[in-house]
Amino acid sequence: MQHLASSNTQRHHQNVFQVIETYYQLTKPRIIILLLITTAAGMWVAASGRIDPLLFFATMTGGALSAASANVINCLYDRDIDYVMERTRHRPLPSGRVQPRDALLFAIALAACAFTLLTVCANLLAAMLAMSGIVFYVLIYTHWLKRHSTQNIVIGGAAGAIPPLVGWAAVTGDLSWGAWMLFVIVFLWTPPHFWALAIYIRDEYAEVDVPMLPVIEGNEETTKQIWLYTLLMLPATVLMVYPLGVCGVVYLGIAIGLGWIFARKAWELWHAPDDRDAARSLFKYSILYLMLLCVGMVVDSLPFSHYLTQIAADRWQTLVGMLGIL
Ligand code: HEM
Ligand SMILES: CC(C)=CCC/C(C)=C/CC/C(C)=C/COP(=O)(O)OP(=O)(O)O
Repeated sequence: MQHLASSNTQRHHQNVFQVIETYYQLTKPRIIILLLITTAAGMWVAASGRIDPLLFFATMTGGALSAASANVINCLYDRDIDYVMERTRHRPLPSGRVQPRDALLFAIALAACAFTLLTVCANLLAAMLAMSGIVFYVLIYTHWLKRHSTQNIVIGGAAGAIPPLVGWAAVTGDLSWGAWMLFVIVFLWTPPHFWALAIYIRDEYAEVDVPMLPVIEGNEETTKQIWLYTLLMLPATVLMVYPLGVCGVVYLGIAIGLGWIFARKAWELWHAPDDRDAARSLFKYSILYLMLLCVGMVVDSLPFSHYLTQIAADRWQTLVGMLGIL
């Protein structure tokens, strides 16, 4: 009898773990990681490298809960097309591992916890921005644009550019130029990021009648627009340094180095629009690029980087002075 009881207990624990894992997967956790990295970049740049640990932890947790809520509602809304596409059919809702009603209750609970945590530990602006990200992603992107416009991910992509605003607002209580520069960088990064993937899985979106740009306009037009957005995004990553002075020489070096590789990949894809390997390479690199760019911002916000920037600025002033004399 004792053996039977212990094996029942073991089975119960396994079931509990499986349920937790299933609801964890429902939140699309790997996407949330990069959303949080952009949130952290907003916090470190806004705080010039000096962040209260409790505020940092609370903002990261609130950001994760709000993005999780948004992703769960997105999966709830898209379960019909997710059931058809090979890439998404094994997700918790289309596979039947989670019921729609339970997913909705889970999303509401996540959003309520996020709002409460951000309001209490950060401020109301950060909490309202997080909620606006959920509303924009669910209503503007998932419900309205995704199934009706080839510009769905451009306009809807604004939702994904809100997390750095949440981080900045949590630290300063407002949204200055630096916050909006981060928003613009992620906003302009999104089309190259996603359209490279959309080229790679174009047939899946065609099968479910989602009008992604490669499905409607073809790969040539899509890769041209990827190149154009890349040409807009790369200067924006440098503008954060001058004249706003938001980031310094460490960030500038990283931005130019990483940007060169991004530009080369986007250029190669534009000249080989049907090369699925080139499309997949740009998609994968776009994630690494944004991750490392944000790490560069954090490193640049540290006191040591301020010291290097000051030396570089002094040398620059001396050089300008000498040229003025000549
Ligand atoms: C409307 C805008 C966006 C669209 C349509 C989009 C679309 C996608 C899709 C379809 C995938 C593949 C996911 C999968 O197959 O499970 C993906 C992967 C990913 N996206 Fe985006 N994305 C967008 C914006 C963003 C933003 C703003 C971020 C973060 C700042 C981001 C970070 C990621 C990451 C990290 C992955 C890789 C996840 C993995 O490895 O499973 N995406 N994206
Ligand atoms: C502040 C805040 C909460 C902001 C929300 C940020 C957020 C959750 C952005 C998600 C962007 C994204 C990965 C969209 C893909 O949706 P999709 O439906 O095209 O992807 P799928 O087909 O893989 O489901």
